[in-house]
Amino acid sequence: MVFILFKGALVNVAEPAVTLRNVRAGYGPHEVLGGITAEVPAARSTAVVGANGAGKSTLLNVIAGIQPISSGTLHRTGRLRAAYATQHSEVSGELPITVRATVTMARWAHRGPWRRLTARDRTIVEDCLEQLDIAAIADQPLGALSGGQRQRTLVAQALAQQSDLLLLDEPAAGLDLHAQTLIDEALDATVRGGATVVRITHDLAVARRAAHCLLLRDGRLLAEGPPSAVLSRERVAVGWGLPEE
Ligand SMILES: Nc1ncnc2c1ncn2[C@@H]1O[C@H](COP(=O)(O)OP(=O)(O)OP(=O)(O)O)[C@@H](O)[C@H]1O
Repeated sequence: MVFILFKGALVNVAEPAVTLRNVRAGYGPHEVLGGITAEVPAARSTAVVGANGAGKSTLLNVIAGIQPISSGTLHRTGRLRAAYATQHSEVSGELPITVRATVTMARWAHRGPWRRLTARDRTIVEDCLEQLDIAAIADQPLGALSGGQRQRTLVAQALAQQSDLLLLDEPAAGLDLHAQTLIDEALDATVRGGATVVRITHDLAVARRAAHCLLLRDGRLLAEGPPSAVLSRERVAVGWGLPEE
């Protein structure tokens, strides 16, 4: 057993943060995940990759506990509710809420709606605004932001939850280099702090920097392990249905 200290509690990082055994899930009669067996290592970064429609978001939703499974087992070792950053296109830009209020919502999950936020809560919110370089637009409503600014706000919200499991659905898609770098650095710092990060990405260069990689195809796990092995030329060809050379 190998323990690290995460926010005052010992975490056994030799045990996976998430273990899926033969997990099936879908939407009504449409089965999307056809029996996934996989592990997410604790206190590491995991990249989830695969072609459009492979089932990546469905898998992330299953891990988040948002999507019910129809059979199989899902085991999580963490003690905190997972933090989840969805794609900004999933969030209405019409919501009459500012950037700071959006990030602050993450702290209400800790306090409950009837309790006051503490000075520490406010410090965490301001730190996350700074980390994603959105402090200058903190008082603007979400609807006034560009897609990339809204995406950074959602990542800042997930970071502010300070969970031991951070799930992100294409957090850097469509972002400029500056924003991508900010997100990469923030996620690296989160892993160094002892949290587990699971990130869907279509950017194989990003996936190659992760510690662990899950490659999906048609709702099944094609490969799992270090990105150098999972993202071999042959597997990429199979995963994305590319012609073999
Ligand atoms: N809410 C839903 N209701 C019904 N079917 C859905 C729903 N969400 C996803 N699906 C279907 O599940 C399958 C997998 O979708 P999912 O979004 O998990 O794939 P993905 O790998 O994340 O794709 P992408 O790279 O395009 O985001 C697709 O066939 C999709 O049409």
